[in-house]
Amino acid sequence: MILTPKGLEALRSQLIVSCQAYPGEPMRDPRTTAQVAASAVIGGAAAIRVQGLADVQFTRAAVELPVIGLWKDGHDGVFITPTLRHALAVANAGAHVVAIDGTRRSRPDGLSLSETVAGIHADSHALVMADCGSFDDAVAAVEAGADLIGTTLAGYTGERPKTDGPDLELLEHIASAGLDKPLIAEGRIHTPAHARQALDAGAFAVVVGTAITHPASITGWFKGAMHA
Ligand SMILES: CC(=O)N[C@H](C=O)[C@@H](O)[C@H](O)[C@H](O)COP(=O)(O)O
Repeated sequence: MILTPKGLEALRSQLIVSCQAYPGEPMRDPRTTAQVAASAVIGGAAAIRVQGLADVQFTRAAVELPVIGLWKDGHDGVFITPTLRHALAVANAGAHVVAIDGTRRSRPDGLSLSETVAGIHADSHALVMADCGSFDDAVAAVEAGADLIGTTLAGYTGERPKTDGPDLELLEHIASAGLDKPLIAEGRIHTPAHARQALDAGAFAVVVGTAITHPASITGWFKGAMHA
């Protein structure tokens, strides 16, 4: 199945679940990622987001929904699918959508965002999700040809405060600009009410990660509330 820009319509107002475990964690195994993804599908996820080439491959085999893939390399600066090489590897692993750093920062391979997007479109069938950190990033990413705009990096690049919960102000700002690409709310959507608020702020679809698929964090939230 090739996902086209038109096909994205199936994701309108839907929940996308990000399934990620971090290096060294007990669940950091692509088979586990795929099992968690399949479980999210039972709950009603309309698409799945996963990190790592093997995770993309295993998840593609386990679910029939669109898979958004990324490759995190490093922790600082541009680390979400930072280069065209990373992006094409994610596409070749089977991702329908490749999520890449969609900020205005310089990229390790020296390519611009528009050159990166063009390179992905030229050499794969994948759509491109630009993980943005600000309104200006979102505008630039649309101009660069990205197929979806995500607020993934809001609060992580210094341009926006790290809000408790989703950055609703940013979502409203981008949504009201009428940028004509699906706006994906992502980042710190920790409750069903947050997800609803993100849709009400104008998001086309909502990605939830930690609050559904990261037991260590969720356990910590409960424990913290009990001992506050
Ligand atoms: C900033 C960054 O590295 N975000 C990553 C991007 O894939 C993931 O670590 C997040 O879990 C994902 O964006 C979903 O967000 P949340 O887990 O807050 O629902």
